[in-house]
Amino acid sequence: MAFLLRGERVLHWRSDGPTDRPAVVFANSLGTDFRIWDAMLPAFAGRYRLIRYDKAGHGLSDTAAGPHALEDHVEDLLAVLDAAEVQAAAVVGLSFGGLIAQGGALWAPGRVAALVLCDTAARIGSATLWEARIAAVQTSGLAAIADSILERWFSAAFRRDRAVELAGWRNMLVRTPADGYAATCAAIREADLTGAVAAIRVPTLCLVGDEDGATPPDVVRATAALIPGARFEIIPGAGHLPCIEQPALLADLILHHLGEAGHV
Ligand SMILES: O=C(O)CC1=CCC(=O)O1
Repeated sequence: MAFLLRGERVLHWRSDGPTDRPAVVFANSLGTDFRIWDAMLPAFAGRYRLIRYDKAGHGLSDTAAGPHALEDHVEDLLAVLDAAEVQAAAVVGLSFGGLIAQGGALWAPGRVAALVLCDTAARIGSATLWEARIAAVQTSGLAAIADSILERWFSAAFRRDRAVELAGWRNMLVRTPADGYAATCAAIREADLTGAVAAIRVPTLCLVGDEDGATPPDVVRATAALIPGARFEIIPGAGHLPCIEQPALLADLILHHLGEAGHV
């Protein structure tokens, strides 16, 4: 566990695995902290240095005092790499974390060796959707909308059969500070890389759970089609968070991609 300072803001990050191995950094989605990657770590053991962090307004990281746009989140990602003394890493980004990953590849290409874009797109949702989400969180709090979010996060089978885990991940979600959550919704509302991603030049793998209710397969496929050479895969038996529902499958696909990308 480590902390770094961005102005007056604390960012929480962590490095696991040998520091002399190629680095992989994980960027998180809205309403989650870096524990969502826990179940995948054993598959990488000994082969990679794994760097995770809680983005602004989530987990143990502070919320920014003012607006915190996608560009600011990319700067935070680069600050984590600086703190870890890593020049270039493969970036695995989930949902909004996938937008951070795309931004990193576009705006700091020398720092991104390969991309894995999970359950994400060049544009996620619409301004209307994010305005409604911000209003709901500010008026009623996260608990009031948590169940509808969990329906998009997890497959029907997970919600039916894994009630205790579902309750645990719900705790993570509702304990996210409302102001951090709303600020991230505002960043997503403003982020649109649709016209930019054709300039991505690193090996890219796009993945999506077959039951993703937030960025369904067709949405992710459309973004993959915009990125030169990107591969697209559907993960069976997963919603929006395949790192929780299908960690072994997801890890296999990522390891294969990193091998093909020469990030070994
Ligand atoms: O909360 C959701 O609906 C899922 C989601 C959208 C963007 C993100 O990061 O998570």
